[in-house]
Amino acid sequence: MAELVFFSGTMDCGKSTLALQMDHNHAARGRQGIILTRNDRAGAATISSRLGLRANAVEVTDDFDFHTHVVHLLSAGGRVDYLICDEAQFFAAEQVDQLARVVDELEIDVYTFGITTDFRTRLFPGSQRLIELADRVEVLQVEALCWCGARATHNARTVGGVMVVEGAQVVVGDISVNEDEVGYEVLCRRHHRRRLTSATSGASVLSPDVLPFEEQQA
Ligand SMILES: Nc1ncnc2c1ncn2[C@@H]1O[C@H](COP(=O)(O)OP(=O)(O)O)[C@@H](O)[C@H]1O
Ligand SMILES: Cc1cn([C@H]2C[C@H](O)[C@@H](COP(=O)(O)O)O2)c(=O)[nH]c1=O
Repeated sequence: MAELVFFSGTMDCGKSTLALQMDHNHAARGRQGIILTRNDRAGAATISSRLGLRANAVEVTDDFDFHTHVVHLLSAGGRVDYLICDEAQFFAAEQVDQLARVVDELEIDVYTFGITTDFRTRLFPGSQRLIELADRVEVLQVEALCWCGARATHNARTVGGVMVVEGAQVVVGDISVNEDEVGYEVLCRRHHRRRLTSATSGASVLSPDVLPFEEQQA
């Protein structure tokens, strides 16, 4: 039976990498899929992962209808076995309903990938509807880490390294940015609540370099 699956996690936990791996594995077995995304950092109609993988994708816009898109392809004699949908947090709730119709009425697997909550810890509309409708919600096993070493569970928005809590829900961006740019940092809940980022905590990046070391004798 076809499934609607939501692979979720924080930013930078490997969602786009997994999306591209899943496409590769299904395609390698002769299945035909469509990759779709919305507002990828790398630009329109592209899916990109920080590991360097990248592929062309269908760009989902406000008026895009997933069910109509797939029906048109099938009516034109095309074959569709699965959909890979990245940045699904940006989809409208109605678009997630369309994805459920694709699964139930057209018997096509739909694999979606996205972050659940925004920089204010509120669910994105697309993620909320996916949690409500998905057959399965899978939390990615690769743990993104807070600066303190705990598992990162929340996404913070930063300006110059300082966490901000005002602003539009959608601001496309990355985790490693220049000092004065809007960026993101993944944090554990404790540090998200206290608005403590790596910059404002005074912590160095977690690496062996921060461990005690013996001074070299001259
Ligand atoms: N230089 C690197 N070497 C090994 N793994 C890396 C490197 N850069 C990024 N990664 C891995 O890629 C993950 C981010 O993958 P990506 O698919 O872009 O995440 P997401 O889509 O969830 O934001 C990181 O959590 C890390 O595991
Ligand atoms: C927390 C948060 C994130 N975003 C944006 C920033 C990125 O462009 C994407 C997440 O991409 P990733 O592949 O999971 O790293 O979402 C946003 O617009 N608003 C937010 O609150």
